[in-house]
Amino acid sequence: MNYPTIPPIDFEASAAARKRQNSLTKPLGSAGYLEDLSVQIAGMTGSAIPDCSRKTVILMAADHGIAKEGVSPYPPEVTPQMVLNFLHGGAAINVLTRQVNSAVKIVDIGVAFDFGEIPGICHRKVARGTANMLTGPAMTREQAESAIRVGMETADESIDNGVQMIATGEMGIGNTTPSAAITAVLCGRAPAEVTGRGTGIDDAGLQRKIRIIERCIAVNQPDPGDAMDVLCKIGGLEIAGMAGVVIAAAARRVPVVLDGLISTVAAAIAVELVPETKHYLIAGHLSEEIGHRILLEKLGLRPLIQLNMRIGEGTGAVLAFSIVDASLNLLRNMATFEQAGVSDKV
Ligand SMILES: O=C(O)c1ccc[n+]([C@@H]2O[C@H](COP(=O)([O-])O)[C@@H](O)[C@H]2O)c1
Ligand SMILES: Cc1cc2nc[nH]c2cc1C
Repeated sequence: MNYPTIPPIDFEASAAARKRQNSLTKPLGSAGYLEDLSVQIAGMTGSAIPDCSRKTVILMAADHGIAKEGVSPYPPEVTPQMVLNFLHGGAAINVLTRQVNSAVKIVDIGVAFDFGEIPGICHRKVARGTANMLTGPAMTREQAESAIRVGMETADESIDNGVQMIATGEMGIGNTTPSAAITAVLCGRAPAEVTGRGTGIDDAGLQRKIRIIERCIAVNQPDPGDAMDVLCKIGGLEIAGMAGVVIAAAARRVPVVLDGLISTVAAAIAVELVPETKHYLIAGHLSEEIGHRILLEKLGLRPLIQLNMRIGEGTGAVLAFSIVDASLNLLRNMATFEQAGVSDKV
């Protein structure tokens, strides 16, 4: 599989952004991490005063064969039902994208349901869900590669249409199970250390979920040094798709804001496949799902928000868009000491 070349970070642009931050009418460094964030985005975009006003969340929906094993308290039918809710504008992600003036793109990359002719959906189904990874690989290599390609093409389309910042979002009943499995393998942790309650499984269910993840890893023997092997064997179609989004966005200097555990797992796979993508990632929030903190630490990312959220859909990432806006608006719109006639002597 061929991946695009990722341009290096533009250190001239980031140095210019830092210089401008230091010239603005506030005590030196007083906007804290908001300053660092604007400097990072300048380096990513190659612009000293970045414009990331046009934003979208790309929400990938898919089903999971492992959901048959009762790893989620909700039935798999909720995946297509929630996709219809997204299309009708009634889900959390719709409310939050409206609030922050972001677009939302709903992609059926692997839902086990035929949506037919319905306005607003991107029909990019690679398979009707993954296979049950308890008895063999979740996906063939061809399926995983097709899903990555769908993600790359979807991001490219959005960027061609003027999008300057992308959030990754997902919907898929059961998807915290492959996400915890991938986190365990990539971080060299025991499943018990990285497996959470997902949509809210009870204590007995959590113990079963951990045992199932242990068996999935034992049955499939994913090679931790081969991200494509890990993705095929214990991954998901939406995880592969979001990895593709990260790769294509990074190739075009478009920053990617990550949501919770599943989004971050996809980014970790992207970084394993194409290491330079790492420089284009922003962690939107810290999810309640316990593996998320461990994975963010591995990626060296600091989440912008911590509100104990575990909705998914891209909600935490989209909420973090307002922090990004604050950071870039300060850089762009504040007066300098010279303009305002304020003394910068300390
Ligand atoms: O973003 C997260 O960290 C997150 C944490 C827990 C649950 N979710 C969402 O809940 C679904 C997966 O949960 P589960 O219990 O079915 O594996 C899926 O649709 C995700 O979007 C998302
Ligand atoms: C209702 C519901 C909404 C969701 N959004 C993301 N994952 C979800 C899972 C459920 C169950």
